Amino acid sequence: MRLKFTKMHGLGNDFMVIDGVTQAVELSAELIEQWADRHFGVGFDQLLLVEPPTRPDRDFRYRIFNADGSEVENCGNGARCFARFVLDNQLIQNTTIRVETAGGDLELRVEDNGEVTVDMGRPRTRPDKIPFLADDKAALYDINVLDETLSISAINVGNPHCVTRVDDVLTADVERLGPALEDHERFPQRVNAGFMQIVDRSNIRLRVFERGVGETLACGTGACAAVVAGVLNGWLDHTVSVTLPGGKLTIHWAGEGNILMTGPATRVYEGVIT
Ligand SMILES: N[C@@H](CCC[C@H](N)C(=O)O)C(=O)O
Repeated sequence: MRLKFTKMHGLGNDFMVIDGVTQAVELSAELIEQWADRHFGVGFDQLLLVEPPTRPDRDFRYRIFNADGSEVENCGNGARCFARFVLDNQLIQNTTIRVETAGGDLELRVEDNGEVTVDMGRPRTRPDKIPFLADDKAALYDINVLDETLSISAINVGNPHCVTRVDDVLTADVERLGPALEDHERFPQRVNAGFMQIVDRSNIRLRVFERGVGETLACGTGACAAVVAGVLNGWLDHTVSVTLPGGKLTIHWAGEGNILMTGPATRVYEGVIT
């Protein structure tokens, strides 16, 4: 096998991007885990696979695999890199790109300054849609984790997220609470765990312990989920600057309808796996 790929990142959340439109690609969870290894492989948080669409109203199908080899429904930073990838590789000429993902349809727009805006669709908050085990829908749920009770919000933005408000994101116990939340019994498909510090009504700081990866330098869907949680709880305005360890994203959500995310997408190098 000889496979061309591009290494990219969105605020340090890094990706191996593979063109499955012009190349035949055969993947397995074992192979992805091996390539994701930062010492013995290429090293990445997610592998992104560009495929032809399965429906006529879409330009591409966008598939996402975590570093542990699991296929997931959505990846916000990946979506921005995906848009730059298909444009730079001339797989499309339009700067507005319509993609299908396992988590729903997305619309991506490459801006004149090179940043990418992604219409991430509507958030879902009904427990069965997250999925999260609870009798009724609520903006905050009490949940027992490692002998303490945390107050969390549960949101699906194509993929499942739980968001915990903390006083100081730098001292938040992400290493201990992250894995316990990721595999919590009330999240039957596991979950991405975000820790959000509210600076003021339009600025937050966020760290995310990602399902299937661990803590990453940035998580686009995590930023969207945190802003939705903040708006639903009355803590945030509708346009919010989210500071992650790897940099900043702008998220807009009007309290209903679709979420918009804007941020950079960076190409690092081209490689070939043989
Ligand atoms: N890094 C991503 C999210 C990737 C998928 C996630 N780990 C999951 O399992 O759902 C982002 O930028 O959104």
